[in-house]
Amino acid sequence: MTRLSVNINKIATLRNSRGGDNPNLVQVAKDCERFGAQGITVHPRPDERHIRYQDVFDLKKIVTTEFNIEGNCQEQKFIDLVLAAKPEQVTLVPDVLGQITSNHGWDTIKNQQYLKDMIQVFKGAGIRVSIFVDPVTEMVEAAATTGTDRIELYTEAYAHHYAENKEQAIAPYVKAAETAYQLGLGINAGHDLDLQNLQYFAQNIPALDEVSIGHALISDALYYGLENTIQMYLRQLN
Ligand SMILES: CC(=O)[C@@H](O)[C@H](O)COP(=O)(O)O
Ligand SMILES: NCC(=O)COP(=O)(O)O
Repeated sequence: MTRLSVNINKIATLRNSRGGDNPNLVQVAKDCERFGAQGITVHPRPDERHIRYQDVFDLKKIVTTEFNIEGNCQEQKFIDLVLAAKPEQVTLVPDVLGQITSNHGWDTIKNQQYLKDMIQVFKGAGIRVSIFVDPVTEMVEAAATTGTDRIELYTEAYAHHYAENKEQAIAPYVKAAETAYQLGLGINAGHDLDLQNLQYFAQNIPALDEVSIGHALISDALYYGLENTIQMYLRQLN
């Protein structure tokens, strides 16, 4: 079974645009769970342009499914935040400062020792670790030697090429997922997954543990409503 974790960054973006508390992030997270979401994902960035560090603590108190915090462990503030909040899962993403959104996976070969050390820190605190990687066999193989529990396959390239040639778009992901599975890694995926491309992805990656989806899902909710939209995404996965 593949779990759906709803990324609520965009709810925080909307809230912050007026400086008040509408929409209320905690209420939206509770409602996502009530509507069927099997996890809540947030990606606090150093400039707090959407998720604020305080949001993480507020959410930790109410999330009853899986709480997944994504972010850059090169920021000490992020490490402290995750260790204090103790989510079920942390997803380590190699963002650089000022990036509009995540746009690459870890080089798990170059950063091997660094990742080993960081993963140890989070696993030592009882937090499951996933690391964001491109669908490249060598990167997945090296990920397996870092001690990470899971990888998150960065799906932007798949989403981008899906419409023109879905067989070609999925091929590197099938290969990367097979490698990960054989090496005993759990498999998550995310970035630009949507109602058009999700089902085909899940059908072709049978060992897929979890997808985290934000931008498209929240955009769809403007038209279909949040409850319907979450149900529509869940139907793509099962
Ligand atoms: C890690 C990842 O794939 C990102 O998609 C992310 O969590 C979204 O971040 P933004 O909402 O800041 O674009
Ligand atoms: N890890 C990916 C994620 O949480 C959401 O990415 P997107 O759906 O906002 O592109």
